[in-house]
Amino acid sequence: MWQDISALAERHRDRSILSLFDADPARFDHFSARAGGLLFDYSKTNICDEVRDALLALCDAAGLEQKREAMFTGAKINETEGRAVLHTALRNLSGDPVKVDGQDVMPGVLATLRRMEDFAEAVRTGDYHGAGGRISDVVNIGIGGSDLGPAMAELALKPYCDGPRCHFVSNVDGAHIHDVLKGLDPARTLVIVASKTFTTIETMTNAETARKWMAAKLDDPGAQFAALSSNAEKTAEWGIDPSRVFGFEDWVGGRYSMWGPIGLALMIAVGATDFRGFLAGGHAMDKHFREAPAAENLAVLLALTGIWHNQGLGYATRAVLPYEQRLARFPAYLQQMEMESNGKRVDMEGRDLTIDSGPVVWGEPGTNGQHAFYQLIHQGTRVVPCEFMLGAEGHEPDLAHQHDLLAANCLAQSEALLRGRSLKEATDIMAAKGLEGAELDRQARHRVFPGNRPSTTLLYTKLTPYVLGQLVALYEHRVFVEGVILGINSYDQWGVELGKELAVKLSPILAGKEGTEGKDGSTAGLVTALRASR
Ligand SMILES: O=P(O)(O)OC[C@H]1O[C@](O)(CO)[C@@H](O)[C@@H]1O
Repeated sequence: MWQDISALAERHRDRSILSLFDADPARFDHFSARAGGLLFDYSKTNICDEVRDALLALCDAAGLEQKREAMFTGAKINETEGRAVLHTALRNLSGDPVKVDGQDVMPGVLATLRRMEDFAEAVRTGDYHGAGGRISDVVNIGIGGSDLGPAMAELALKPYCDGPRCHFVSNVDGAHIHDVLKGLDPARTLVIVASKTFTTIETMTNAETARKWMAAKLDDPGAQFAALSSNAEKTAEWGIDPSRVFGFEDWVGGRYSMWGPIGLALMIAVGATDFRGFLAGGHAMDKHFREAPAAENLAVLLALTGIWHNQGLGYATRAVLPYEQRLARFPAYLQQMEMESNGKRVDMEGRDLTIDSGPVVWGEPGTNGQHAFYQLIHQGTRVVPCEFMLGAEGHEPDLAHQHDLLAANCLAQSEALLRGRSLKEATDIMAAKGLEGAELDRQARHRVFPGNRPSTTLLYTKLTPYVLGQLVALYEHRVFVEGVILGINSYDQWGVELGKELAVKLSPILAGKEGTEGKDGSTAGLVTALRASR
């Protein structure tokens, strides 16, 4: 199968995408798909019928349909941890049974959702309050999946945020928590400690700092703490009242957890109704992913486009470029979701992969990126497939003209990548400015755009809670499909462990309590230099 993809990639690598439009005037219709108000356009890639068929054959060969059902029905597809992968149950608003080990998990999921809603509404109305009155600020302390999702979504849904202000602290760098707590009133602050394991050193260190900050002013600082975790034993040890502990099961992976208790800060910010809207969008995308035929399935097509560009054509990165300032944290959120999931080197059986695993994912919102790294995207020697995202309308009707300009920029960028500018066109432009001879040629060559660079565009109506839910779930399923085709486990993350273990061992060495024996020359040298400059 992979040989077919390689052979096609060899054959089609340099063919003109524009010529594909010439050959098929309805190419846009043939190479785009719609679902629930979303439109995914992949016509500006060099995928043709033959390539698409070969990519779809990869899905069949990998047993995508069976594996998808296995995920949705609670099979333990995270084989290295012996866990089911059921974040979809957290947004299963139908309440239809979902079984793990023969037990329906839905009653528990829905009961926790209702508890979260009661608490969030109590915080918002003031029924639950701090020592100094109504809660004005919520500080979510967490990292990775216990931070990126709610932080990304709280920014994305700013127009819907009408509860207390929310802040997110993740970095163990004391500057982060210091800068967030500075200016907050401990008597009116709720601290949410978000950690699936409740052992993550960054989070527990920051939580301790927050507790001291509160204890300096309040008699009962614990009363203004809540915990989101799978580890009830540890939350109890830490002294958080069970009424403010919101638990979830081990079948919710950290980077897929914002749909449940990890979303509490978001729920407090936007309210229970909008949070349910977010869940409904995710649930609708689940239904689409589960039911739509592969050739019309947005998640499958998004994944296949990624596979074609990364494993087929060998483009090592992909840029995610939302033309929506409020999606500023979406690329960072996707970095964890995609790279922690599909950045693996062995298959399910532990054998070395014979193809590359997931790409480097990066990006920034347009139009800002245009004034930063787009130079490389247009004229650099490496091809970067670009994934544009654009809403049909913004939330500021009186600034609609700015939204039109934003949209024009987005479409212009994908057009420029496709079309490019030939040497002849560049020469004509420079000649019109009066240049001649060798200088004309030299100046023109700097103004050539190779073009024929692939991009996709995902259009949505407006960034509502529902649409955000659709988008996040779409990307989750894309990661699933890519992982299945690559034959890897997308739901473990062993690659983060070694650095954590070494950091624990380095702490006493840095503190001067232990020596640097056994350390490599560079690490020992850096420790010595750090100690000397303190
Ligand atoms: O929620 P926890 O257990 O604190 O973990 C935080 C993050 O750390 C990781 O385990 C990686 O270090 C992520 O997968 C996870 O989202």
